[in-house]
Amino acid sequence: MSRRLENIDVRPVTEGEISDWTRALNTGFLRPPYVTEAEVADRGTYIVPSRTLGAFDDGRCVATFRSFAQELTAVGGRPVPADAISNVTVTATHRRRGLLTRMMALDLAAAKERGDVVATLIAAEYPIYGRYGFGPAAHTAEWTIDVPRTGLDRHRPVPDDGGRIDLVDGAEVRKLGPELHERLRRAQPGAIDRDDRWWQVNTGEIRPAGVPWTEPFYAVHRSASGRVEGLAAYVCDDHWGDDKRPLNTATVKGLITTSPAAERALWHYLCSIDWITTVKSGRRAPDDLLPHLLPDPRAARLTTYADWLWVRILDVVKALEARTYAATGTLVLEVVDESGLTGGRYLLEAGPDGAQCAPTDRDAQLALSAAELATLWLGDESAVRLAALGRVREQQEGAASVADALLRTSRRPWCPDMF
Ligand SMILES: CC(=O)SCCNC(=O)CCNC(=O)[C@H](O)C(C)(C)COP(=O)(O)OP(=O)(O)OC[C@H]1O[C@@H](n2cnc3c(N)ncnc32)[C@H](O)[C@@H]1OP(=O)(O)O
Repeated sequence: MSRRLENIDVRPVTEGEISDWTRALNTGFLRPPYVTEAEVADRGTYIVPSRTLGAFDDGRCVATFRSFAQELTAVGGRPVPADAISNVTVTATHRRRGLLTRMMALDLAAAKERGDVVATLIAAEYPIYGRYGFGPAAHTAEWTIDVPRTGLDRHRPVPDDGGRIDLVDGAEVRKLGPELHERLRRAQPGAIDRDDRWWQVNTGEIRPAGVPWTEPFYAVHRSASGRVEGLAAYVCDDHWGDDKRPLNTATVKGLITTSPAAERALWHYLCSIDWITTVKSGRRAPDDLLPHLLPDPRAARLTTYADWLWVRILDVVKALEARTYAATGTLVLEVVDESGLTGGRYLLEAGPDGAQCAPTDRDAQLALSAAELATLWLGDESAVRLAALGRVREQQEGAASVADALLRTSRRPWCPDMF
């Protein structure tokens, strides 16, 4: 603790340091502070050393930070290149001395230089990332369903529109899942791409050290025409009441669909399995259809509602030009960005087919930080609400309402994935 901050080296790791970096990562996340050879070998297959930062005190790694290339779907369906940030830790002995701040500055500068439009992350704790220009841009919700209360007819587990549901194995999921997910994420603002490794890890083909694995059931939904439109992965426990009553819980690990019919069919299927009296939904969109797919929506109790995907705008022009808008109109924004990455005054000329955005010297209508712009960018938050909170400032009366008419969306953004 006595070493001065400037004596601590913050830099990309070398291949030979991945083991020490992984030990520091496990330490920071309060996992057993050792590393196996298998873990190092596995990590070496996907991390990019030049984007894997460490802080080294006397040669020992005491902080970790990693980023990788990602695509994030903007409103309207265009994917934008994102700098996805993960594995952020500072060892307890070295906290609150600016190490995260140094790693973040290095990474965001490199991302800006590369031309990434935004940076993204899932925040462990709310207060950490706002100071770096990130804003919560998409939320998550989880429900617990009391199956007997749903009012569903449990004798009818299959769709009655000609569609069907089949159980398949992990190998089949690796074949049909990626194409289904591509269709979903290109239509879902806030969704991100999944690489081959995602499918391998999430079907048990690759089992990262220290992450327990239970083989899930996989239910695939096909429409009447035979097209794959939905996929649910779920695990079940084995819990019985003293009176010989089954009280089992099905926990959904992931459920993706490309049609409301598939969504309805998969939830009804999950609520129709014998012995299952509770279904835990896993992470859903904050405005998921789920509660209303049940005859008695109160059978689905909201158990989690929280911020999920945080976004940092790195290029205001490209970010605003990447999306479409609910209406046609113009708006002059004064974006304050203390880091110097993308601040300035911009004229947005927006419409349902896209937009043009450019620096301007016109009078600003709405002044806000880069973090607040990120919070508005995926369409989830209301500028009127942020103005009431004092987080955006109207320079012209009514500007927040104009911003809402342009930026807000009818369905909320959703990022189904953790990274
Ligand atoms: C995307 C992800 O990986 S999320 C995972 C994040 N990691 C964790 O939560 C693991 C446990 N926590 C940690 O490892 C560390 O506490 C970190 C990484 C969150 C912060 O690292 P530090 O090096 O301590 O941060 P740093 O010293 O740069 O802090 C900068 C400022 O943020 C504040 N800050 C940092 N972490 C927190 C926090 N968890 N809560 C509130 N404020 C925080 C500091 O107080 C400081 O404020 P100041 O400038 O007003 O003094």
